[in-house]
Amino acid sequence: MYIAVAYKAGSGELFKRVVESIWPCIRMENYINRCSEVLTENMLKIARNGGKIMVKEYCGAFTMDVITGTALGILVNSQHDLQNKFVSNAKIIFDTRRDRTNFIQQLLSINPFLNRLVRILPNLFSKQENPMTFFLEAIRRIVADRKEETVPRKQTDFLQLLVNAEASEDFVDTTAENGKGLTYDEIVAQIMIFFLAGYETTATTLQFMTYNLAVFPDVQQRIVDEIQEQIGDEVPTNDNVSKLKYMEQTIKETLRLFPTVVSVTRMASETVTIKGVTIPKGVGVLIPIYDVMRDPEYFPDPEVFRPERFSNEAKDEMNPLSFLAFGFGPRLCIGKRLALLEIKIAMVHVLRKIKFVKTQDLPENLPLIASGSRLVPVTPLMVKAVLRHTETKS
Ligand code: HEM
Repeated sequence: MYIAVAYKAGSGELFKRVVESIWPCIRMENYINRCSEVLTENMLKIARNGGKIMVKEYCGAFTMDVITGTALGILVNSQHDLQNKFVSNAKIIFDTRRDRTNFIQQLLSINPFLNRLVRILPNLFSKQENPMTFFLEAIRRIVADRKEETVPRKQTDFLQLLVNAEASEDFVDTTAENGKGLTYDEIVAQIMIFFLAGYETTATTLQFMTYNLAVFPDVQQRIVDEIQEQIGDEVPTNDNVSKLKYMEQTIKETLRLFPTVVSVTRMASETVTIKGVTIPKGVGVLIPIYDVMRDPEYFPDPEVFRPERFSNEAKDEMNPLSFLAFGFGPRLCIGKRLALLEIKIAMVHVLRKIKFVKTQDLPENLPLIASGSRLVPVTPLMVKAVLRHTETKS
């Protein structure tokens, strides 16, 4: 129900305005830098022993800390405690084995009697506490605590803008039930979808990017050189990371080959005929992002990893509708800028100190599975990390 509400409210102008107004309000980059330093320290502990990093574990804790800190203004500190409840519950939600249980539940739900039984006996299907319940309760507490605050915060975050929107006359959303702002359920739903979407997609992209850097050492070295040439030892910021053109091309090429969201859906708002195919009004359409981005008509030699496809010169030739990793149109991913910023800042910190190295057990043709609309490696990736420079003892 909450997700459905979020979807409905997400289409409103209000939601877009709330999120767009975050960017100038807060200096997220400081916070992302702090999280990136912890990520680097955690990876260094492994690199010092020449070990392998369970990339998703570390990157997941990193993106969880970034999204909870920037959107909700709370310190979850999951990077200091990888068993933290926020991360462990998020992991259960995105566990690919859970999809099979959900599939059985979906099948049973076709029959009205079994459907009622499934709802009454949810624990038959899961031995764990329902992770959605954990998040809903946590979010309700976070919203309640924020509403009780009497001293205004120095910086406005996503949560504060939503809380203000509940009562404020400034935000008029014609899609909201009372026509004046968001209902309490809509606020909870927005937060839920925002931080689950922000956590998983970015962590998985960082995982695929790390894999590509290990498998293509020349690309990794070119990015390291670019960081040195363009920003030297400066602290990464929103401004200076925009000079890292080759890094951006590599992120996009990673997303092209491994889009963490493999498909999106739309409903035809009117009857249209496209290339002889008529789509009647009200019919659902699935856009196969993964297949479009591996179609040789749009990307020659689609299986080849080639970041230069996204260089300025090549971009002019590209069909603007062919790169769909963040979707397209009015519902384009709202976290795109945050995701790109945090990936770049994290990579600057990590690559200054750590080199990712390919080992024999890291396959060149990565086995992938689509879990729902998500793309994940069949097994979580372990990548060897070594120190880029010899450390001197202080
Ligand atoms: C690499 C990281 C990410 C990828 C690949 C990604 C991808 C996507 C895609 C494909 C969509 C559907 C767009 C469409 O239907 O056209 C989407 C929607 C969305 N994303 Fe992301 N996303 C990422 C990061 C984030 C982050 C960091 C956040 C939160 C800050 C976020 C929040 C959302 C939300 C709330 C929506 C729904 C927007 C709407 O329906 O209006 N995403 N994302």
